[in-house]
Amino acid sequence: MSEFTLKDLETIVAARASSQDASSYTATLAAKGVSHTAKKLGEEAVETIIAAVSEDDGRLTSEAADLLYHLLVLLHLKHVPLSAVTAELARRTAMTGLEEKARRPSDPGH
Ligand SMILES: N=c1c2ncn([C@@H]3O[C@H](COP(=O)(O)OP(=O)(O)OP(=O)(O)O)[C@@H](O)[C@H]3O)c2ncn1[C@@H]1O[C@H](COP(=O)(O)O)[C@@H](O)[C@H]1O
Repeated sequence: MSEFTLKDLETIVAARASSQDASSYTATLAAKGVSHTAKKLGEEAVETIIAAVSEDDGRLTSEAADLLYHLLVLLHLKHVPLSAVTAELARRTAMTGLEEKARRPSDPGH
């Protein structure tokens, strides 16, 4: 099975946000709008911080997943594609000259 990516989740979020499916959390969240979703993102950020500081790695993993999911919903509502965010990260990395190093297999000699 190929690796699940944030891009895959972005595609699913876009489809579910505009669905009329009452069972879809994404549709319910999206219908509440940008302000509500931004507030939820803030709550998930705080829960992630608490998990990092005082809970175990499993809790941190779960809260980090909640955080990324809510960020994708917010980006969707603001019409900012994930590719714009990764392009910005790539631009910053290019300025450091570290992009090639990250892509090369690690050199056991170093
Ligand atoms: N990755 C997620 C995901 N992460 C977190 N959540 C939901 O985010 C909510 C956060 O929990 P909280 O306790 O903070 O909030 P809550 O009390 O449940 O909800 P509120 O009433 O406070 O908004 C939970 O209900 C989680 O189920 C998610 N809901 C959906 N997805 C994915 O989104 C896709 C579409 O899902 P549906 O829209 O549900 O079909 C699927 O791939 C899902 O796996």
